[in-house]
Amino acid sequence: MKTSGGSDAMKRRAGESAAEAVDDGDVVGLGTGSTAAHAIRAIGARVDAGLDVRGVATSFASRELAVAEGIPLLDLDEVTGPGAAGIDVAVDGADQVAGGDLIKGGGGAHAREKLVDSVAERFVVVADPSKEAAVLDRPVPMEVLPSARGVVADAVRAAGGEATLRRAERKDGPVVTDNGNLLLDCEFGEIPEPGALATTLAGTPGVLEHGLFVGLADEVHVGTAEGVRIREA
Ligand SMILES: O=C[C@H](O)[C@H](O)[C@H](O)COP(=O)(O)O
Repeated sequence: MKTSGGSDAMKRRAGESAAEAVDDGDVVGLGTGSTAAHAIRAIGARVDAGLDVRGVATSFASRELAVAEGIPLLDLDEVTGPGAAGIDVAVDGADQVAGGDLIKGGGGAHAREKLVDSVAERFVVVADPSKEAAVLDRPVPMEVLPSARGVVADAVRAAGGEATLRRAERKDGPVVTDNGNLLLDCEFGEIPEPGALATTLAGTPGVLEHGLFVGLADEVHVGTAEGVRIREA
């Protein structure tokens, strides 16, 4: 699994804290990444102790971990649609957090994450202090159809950014997402109005999903050296 900066102990505290937000009977969105993995392990420990939940995975990696942890799983299409149970709470990490806005997709999972996180009744973000910022300024990952790579790179440039194809570390060629698409990491510098940029990126043909999560978070749990800071987003 991909790891990122920040102390693992801080990530674990955030994950364990968010796992406490899960109630008996809940359908739980299971995020992706090293911080969300701690939450999945903590939920797995609660399942071992008798908690009755169903998980909805956001990636191959989160599904694999949930299976190893003994968390029963449902597909997203089993819990969404008319009359379906829905998702009670989603727990997911972030590459950067500014207020209630996030950049996600460092692990390339943001398309499925956005589906799950956006429909959850309550979306709990887990992070360590290295993820916090006053203004979002990290590159924005974009999942694009393979043939749309050049079209989207041109549109990103027109929007004031610079797109870089994400390349694989242990194979020649690009990273291919769980959905069979490519990833562009798009540098925009500071993003003072993420809502406006999100609208522009979402309107670009060939973009499956961008990594700006604007106003979706309900709560942020930040693991620190001393404990956990919890705030409403
Ligand atoms: O695609 C990956 C996700 O958006 C992750 O939640 C994000 O990259 C944060 O991962 P980590 O907790 O490993 O920093």
